[in-house]
Amino acid sequence: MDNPSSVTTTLDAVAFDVDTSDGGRRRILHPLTLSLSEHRVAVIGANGSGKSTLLRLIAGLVAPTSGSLQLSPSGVRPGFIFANPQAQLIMPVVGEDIAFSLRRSIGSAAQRRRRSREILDTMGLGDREDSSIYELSSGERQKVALAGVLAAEPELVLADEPTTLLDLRSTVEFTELLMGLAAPMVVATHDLALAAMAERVLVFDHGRLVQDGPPATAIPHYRDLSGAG
Ligand SMILES: Nc1ncnc2c1ncn2[C@@H]1O[C@H](COP(=O)(O)OP(=O)(O)OP(=O)(O)O)[C@@H](O)[C@H]1O
Repeated sequence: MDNPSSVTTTLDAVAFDVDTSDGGRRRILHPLTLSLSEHRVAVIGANGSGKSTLLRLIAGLVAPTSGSLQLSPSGVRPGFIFANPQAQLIMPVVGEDIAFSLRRSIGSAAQRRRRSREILDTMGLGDREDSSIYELSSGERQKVALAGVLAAEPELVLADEPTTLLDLRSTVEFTELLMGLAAPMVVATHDLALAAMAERVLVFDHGRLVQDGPPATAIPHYRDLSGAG
């Protein structure tokens, strides 16, 4: 991509632990030191390897147990896209949901409505403004969830397995939408075709970064690791 990112994410010895039911601690992410400034970064690895945890840390949804994490320039607004759009669709009607996501950034209801229409139009969902969320297909719901995130103009997009629930056609469409975004993006994914479009791919295994490089080297490494080479 020739669109350099203006956001740098710096992790300095960032680790993340959780409490276990027997009163102990479990290390989910081992100390990680990393600087990300590419426009498209993909995070791949087996189930439970720590991909979502990394994204949640970058988004500020959870705090590191130790180490420090910084987004630069300071005050960068991240937007988080979940695998399951149900996790972020709040209102029953498409236009209302987008407007709801703007409640903090735009004071006037009329302006929220205008901005909501604008974003739905650009995503080819202009005719869905008054549709019930429940009558949309999974692909349409995922697009509406993305529209809600984009309406707030995030300066860094964190996408957590955004194509997992989509069929082939919706995956292709949604991937195009994601890849066309102006904002830099870090995407955790099992979709290796999506990972192959990134400039940099991080491979995680059991909470450790085990490979970091271009798709041409990182993806084969992950295949070997999975015994699928
Ligand atoms: N808050 C938490 N409490 C307990 N366990 C957690 C918590 N957050 C993450 N984990 C555990 O940490 C491990 C890594 O989780 P994470 O969701 O980051 O993995 P992942 O690589 O995204 O997996 P998947 O591909 O299955 O989505 C998992 O075993 C998960 O159960």
